[in-house]
Amino acid sequence: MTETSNYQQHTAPDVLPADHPEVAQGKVGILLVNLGTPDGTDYRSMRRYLSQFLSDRRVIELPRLLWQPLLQAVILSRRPQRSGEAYEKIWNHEQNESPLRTITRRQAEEIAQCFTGNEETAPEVLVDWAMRYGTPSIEDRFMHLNESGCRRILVFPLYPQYSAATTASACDTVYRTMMRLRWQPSLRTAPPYHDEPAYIAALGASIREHLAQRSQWPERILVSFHGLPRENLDKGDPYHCHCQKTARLLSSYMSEHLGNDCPPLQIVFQSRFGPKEWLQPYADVTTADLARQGTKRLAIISPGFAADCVETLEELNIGLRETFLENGGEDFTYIPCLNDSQAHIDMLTGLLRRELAGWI
Ligand SMILES: C=CC1=C(C)c2cc3[nH]c(cc4nc(cc5[nH]c(cc1n2)c(C)c5CCC(=O)O)C(CCC(=O)O)=C4C)c(C)c3C=C
Ligand SMILES: [Fe+2]
Ligand SMILES: [Fe+2]
Repeated sequence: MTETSNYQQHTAPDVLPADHPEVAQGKVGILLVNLGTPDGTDYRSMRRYLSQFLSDRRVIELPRLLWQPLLQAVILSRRPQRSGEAYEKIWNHEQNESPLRTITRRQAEEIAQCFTGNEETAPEVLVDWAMRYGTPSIEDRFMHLNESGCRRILVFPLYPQYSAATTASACDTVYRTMMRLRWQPSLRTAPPYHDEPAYIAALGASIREHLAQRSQWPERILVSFHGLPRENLDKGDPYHCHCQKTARLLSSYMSEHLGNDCPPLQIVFQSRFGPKEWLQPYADVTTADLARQGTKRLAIISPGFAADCVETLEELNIGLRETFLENGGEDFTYIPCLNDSQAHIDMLTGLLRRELAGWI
């Protein structure tokens, strides 16, 4: 008897009495989780989204009594309008949703295909996706997997670099959801993958392919990560180290493949929020300085985002481009996120298979 049929034998439901509620079981679930997104660009949708996001104690680590009045009365009176305008510039009007939601759904669909129609994959693997803020929620999709008979669930936060503000917050929500269940599924959460060779290779290949289509090479490549308050690093968050390691490995990969032709790579941090110091060097300051000091051709990649979103499409490809050109730069090129490229789907499927070892 093969291992697969043994497994099925042990997980097949017993013969149930006629009045017993139906029990769905025996499947494995994968839940991909990304950050979140508003349902629309209007003031109310933006306010609802930002209120949920910025009320998360993993994101803003201030005492509730101090933060909530400031958030509700000051920040949420102006920011929804401003952020809504940014989302409007990059909104997917065809499907009336943000690019992050469109791309995350496609990623899940394509990964699901890799796990179906494959005789070797037993038991059945269900792939779903969720957002930490907004919809579809983690609670909703996790419960759906559970009710569909997934007795084993792998949660995969789509954040290559771990931070408490992102990865831990997504996992917290899963654990809170588990607390509501009498019969909990077995749970695994995937580790960060900032230094996985397959991830670095996929990023490196995407840079090479992008630059190969251009007539002239950039003088420099900025490797931009979403920022974090500087004090989070001092409190022990590994995010900064993970970003540095990704950038270092990517730089080595590029030098190995391009030798002396490789433009230098430089790490920067984008998307500052609030008055505190955030991780440095800042993307906007560095870009303006480079342009003023004579850099004419600049490329930028943002490896911390598994999918293009407002932070890349608006802040970098529109906002940072303007900063560069206004300060004397001439050629700015944005290298898209790995999104649902075949290389990305293959890389993610490889990591998922590894994390599912013993389950499939
Ligand atoms: C990839 C890692 C991310 C980290 C780390 C992160 C930390 C972080 N973010 C904010 C505040 C905002 N972020 C916003 C958007 C946003 N952030 C990430 C990822 C990380 N955030 C993504 C993928 C997105 C885009 C979502 C989309 O729908 O496209 C926003 C909303 C947009 C805006 O108003 O500017 C805010 C606000 C903080 C405070 C923080 C760490 C403490
Ligand atoms: Fe963010
Ligand atoms: Fe931003």
